Amino acid sequence: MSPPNSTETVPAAVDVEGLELVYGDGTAAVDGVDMTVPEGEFFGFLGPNGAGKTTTIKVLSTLLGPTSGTVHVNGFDVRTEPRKIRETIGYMAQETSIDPELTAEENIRFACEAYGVPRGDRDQRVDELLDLVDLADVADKRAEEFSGGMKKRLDAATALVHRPPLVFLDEPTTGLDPKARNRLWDYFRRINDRGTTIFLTTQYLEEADQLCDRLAVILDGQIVADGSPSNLKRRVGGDVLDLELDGGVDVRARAATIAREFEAFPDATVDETDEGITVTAESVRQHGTDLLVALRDAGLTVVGFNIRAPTLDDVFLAITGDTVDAESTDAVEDETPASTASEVSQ
Ligand SMILES: Nc1ncnc2c1ncn2[C@@H]1O[C@H](COP(=O)(O)OP(=O)(O)OP(=O)(O)O)[C@@H](O)[C@H]1O
Repeated sequence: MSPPNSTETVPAAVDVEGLELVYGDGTAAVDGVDMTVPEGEFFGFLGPNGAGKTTTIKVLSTLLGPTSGTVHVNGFDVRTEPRKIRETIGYMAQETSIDPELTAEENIRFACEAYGVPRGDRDQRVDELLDLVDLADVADKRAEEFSGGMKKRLDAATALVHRPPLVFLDEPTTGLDPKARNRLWDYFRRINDRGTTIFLTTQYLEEADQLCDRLAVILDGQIVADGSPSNLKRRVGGDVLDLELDGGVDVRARAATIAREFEAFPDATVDETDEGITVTAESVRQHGTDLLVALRDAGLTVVGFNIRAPTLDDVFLAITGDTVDAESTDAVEDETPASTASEVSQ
């Protein structure tokens, strides 16, 4: 849900100025972060492993005190009003916090108690949340029987029992197969459409692209870029030509030199890849084939090529000089309940 597009100032759900967090061993995990997330926004916080995402979320959700800087969440100060913040946020951590021995319904009821949802409201709240995350049919089944995707959905439901206006989702779909991930995306969109602000961290750039109104990229504890996904893609500077070459490192290096010196692409960024080279330039659509001819004339064999619009992966590569480490993308978990608890891997 995009915030209202008017000159009216939307109140900030998250407002951070000069945040620093230094751990006891001297690690400066967050090193001068400024950011504002307006109410209603679906905000994505991206960065490679160890960049400082979880640490930032922990400060925002009052689990860690900042070393310096000012932090307001839902208008409350993390230093002086942490309780008010805890009452007005939901937090879905990387590890699910559901109790495997309880049923789906019992887990949500337990969360209602923990968050102090008034007794009279609990039945309705439990039904509403089971519906929201499509677990009403398995309300009486123990969570240990659930697939990874179902557990995550149940965990999301327990984070919402007190109807928080702001929810933190810390890598909520890591390790899930694409189908389970897509399903969770629908719930997150639904939650956001109801007006809930979402602060998401993810290692899946496609997830950020699909869901987020705006993104910030953190690197070594500092924010190095922010904007809407399309805005960030425009900053890559043109379209991308992926070239696959026959040959090894030397061939790729020669091709990269030719592409860098190619007159039609004065603004090109050229990267060597495992298969060949990638050329990013404004005029790549008009003059890409000319480069193919130049490479052939130089005696190199192009075995594949593709011209495409930049993705967030290209943005990430351009900003951080590295790709997001998402080795767990291949983890597969299906959406059907496992027949025994031991078959469920998290
Ligand atoms: N308890 C801790 N004590 C000391 N250093 C820590 C602690 N927790 C995290 N760090 C360090 O702080 C930095 C930021 O870590 P953080 O977990 O916030 O990154 P992240 O972007 O969330 O990464 P990931 O995606 O791997 O969780 C890293 O260098 C990490 O090693």
